[in-house]
Amino acid sequence: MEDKIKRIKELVKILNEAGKAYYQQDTEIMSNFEYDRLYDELLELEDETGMIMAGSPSAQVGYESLDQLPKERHEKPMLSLDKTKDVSALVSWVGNQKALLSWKLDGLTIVLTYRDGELQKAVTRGNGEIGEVITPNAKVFKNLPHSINFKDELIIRGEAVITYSDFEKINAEIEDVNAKYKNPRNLCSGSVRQLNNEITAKRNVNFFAFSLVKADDLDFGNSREEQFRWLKTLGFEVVEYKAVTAQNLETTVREFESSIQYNDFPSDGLVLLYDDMEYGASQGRTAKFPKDAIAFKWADEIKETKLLYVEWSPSRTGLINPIAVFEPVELEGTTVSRASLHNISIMKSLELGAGDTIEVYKANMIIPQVASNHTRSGVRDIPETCPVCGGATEIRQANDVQALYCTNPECQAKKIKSFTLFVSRDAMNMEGLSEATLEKMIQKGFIHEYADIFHLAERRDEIVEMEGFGEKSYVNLIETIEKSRKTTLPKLIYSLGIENVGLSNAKVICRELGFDLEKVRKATREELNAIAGIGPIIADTFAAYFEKEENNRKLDHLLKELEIEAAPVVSAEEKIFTGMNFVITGSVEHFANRNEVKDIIESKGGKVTGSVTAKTNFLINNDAASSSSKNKKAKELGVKIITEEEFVSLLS
Ligand SMILES: NC(=O)c1ccc[n+]([C@@H]2O[C@H](COP(=O)([O-])OP(=O)(O)OC[C@H]3O[C@@H](n4cnc5c(N)ncnc54)[C@H](O)[C@@H]3O)[C@@H](O)[C@H]2O)c1
Ligand SMILES: [Zn+2]
Repeated sequence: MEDKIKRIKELVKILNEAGKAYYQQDTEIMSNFEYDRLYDELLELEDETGMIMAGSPSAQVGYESLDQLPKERHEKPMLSLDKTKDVSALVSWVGNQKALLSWKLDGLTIVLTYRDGELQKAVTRGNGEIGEVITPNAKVFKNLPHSINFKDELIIRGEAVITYSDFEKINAEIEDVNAKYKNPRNLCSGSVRQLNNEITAKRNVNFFAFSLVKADDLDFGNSREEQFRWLKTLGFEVVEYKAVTAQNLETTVREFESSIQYNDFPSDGLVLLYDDMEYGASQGRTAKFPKDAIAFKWADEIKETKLLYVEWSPSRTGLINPIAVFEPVELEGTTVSRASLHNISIMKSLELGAGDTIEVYKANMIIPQVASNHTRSGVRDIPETCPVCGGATEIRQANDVQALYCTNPECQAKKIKSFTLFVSRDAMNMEGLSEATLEKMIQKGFIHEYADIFHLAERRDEIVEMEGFGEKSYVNLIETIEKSRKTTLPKLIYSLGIENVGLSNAKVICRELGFDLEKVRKATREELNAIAGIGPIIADTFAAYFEKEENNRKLDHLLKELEIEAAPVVSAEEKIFTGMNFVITGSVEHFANRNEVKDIIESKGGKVTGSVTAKTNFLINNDAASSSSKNKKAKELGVKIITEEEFVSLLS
């Protein structure tokens, strides 16, 4: 008995710490799987001993929230849901009733109040008694009606959620190292509970109604489904549901189950709700659960495997993510060999070391996770240097969570944008190297500097094994890379990503310095500043770039990979367009595109601008008859309109 009481106290402490991180800080210090397992252990012990500690998570819903946002008490407490993993328990629960089976959406629960047809108030669930007022944030949800065609008071509950695809995009872009999110639920909670709704607006939050709490004097024929239908007519999105009875309940559960992988909205199970409102109300409630609904949790498939090693994967924010790499296992129909461990605190709570026997599962049937560790050999070998750049790492602690960071501001993983520019169309033009692919390759340590991209063929075996890659995309990739070795000096200079130096500035500088790379990289601020169109700011960033030895070293490496096309030699007497201004509009036929025409004009001393002004000498347009605004303007100003053909004859 004493042991049991000791264990209860222990569990309450551990679970409350996890709950605090989960509900207050939008983070997790243990997996949901582990949390649910410990929670079930606590329930059993409480049952056996008849003892429930004050503050036991079995007696409270959610957790008190942080104090920045204004608070408000809910009119009706927002309870949790009783849960089962057993379909036959659902079948007996439903009895001879009709019920509605819907996704249990995994986001943040919100209560909305409309008065006079306007959204008055939005409050989060909080601890179930008191929530946070987030009205300005709800107003920027993607799919929420601000005004509705119903003037009396309307109160509804629903879930705010962010899709998996938006989660991945948004999380990758979050620069603040402490603000990374583990899953769509954390991101959604963090997004909805912002003090500044500009951030919420960028996060693509959706709202799905799942309960009508108040709309007096309306008769829904005692049916929840009728309520859902009515909410849709007001412009709300209602959670996807299906009407069921005991007969088709199991097959419907399986239908939901098999469509889960196509569902971009995160859900952590299903909810079954009696359609008959009076019957539902007659069932009453416990302190924690209403009895008119029950949640169904997926009985996660769980497999034992061996942890081979922990891979440390630096990201653009500096955070180095630990990833468990284990012997491959089949989970929910796919082969899985990797799972994010998220941070050092989670690794420590699992006492995870290479060689351990671990249990893995897919959270919400989607995201692979480590559930538990049988052998607990302990966390070792946290890298002291960043696997991408070799810079020093550092463990930082925020909100009780420890995570590893690369401290080197020049870390390539942080410079993903510069690699993206390098491969872009106007630069090295390597189609097929998306930002996501580049990021993966940088994380794997294939790419440290630009020149490494030309050596990816040496990584063939590893690349064809990469997620989303195969032999065919590998071959295509190498082909584009080979093609891109042939380039021009301005493109090369542009691709270096020197601040303020776009392709046209790069061209101007190269031309002025005779397409001589040595002159270009040694140009002084004065020389650069003297070039028409190059101001002191560009001159400064340009010169500063080439003053850095590191940059020159990397450029030299890169030059070994490239074949730079000979500079177009244009003598002074060939600069026939000096002082002339051209505008090009419409499509061209003799040339690949308008840029090619532009290059020719510029190489002969002319300028190309975007709009027709009094200073324009020629408007090149194959369709002089059209009533385009440029044609009109040219006619007004007496600017000569010439066809491509006429332009070509000008050249000779
Ligand atoms: N990892 C951790 O450290 C940690 C800590 C605390 C809690 N948790 C997780 O949280 C769970 C408990 O969460 P809870 O008590 O906040 O909620 P719950 O799991 O009891 O879910 C009930 C809530 O789901 C919402 N919901 C979503 N879709 C719905 C629908 N279609 N119909 C009706 N309701 C719908 C409602 O707000 C409802 O109140 C645990 O099982 C655990 O997995 C994890
Ligand atoms: Zn680094």
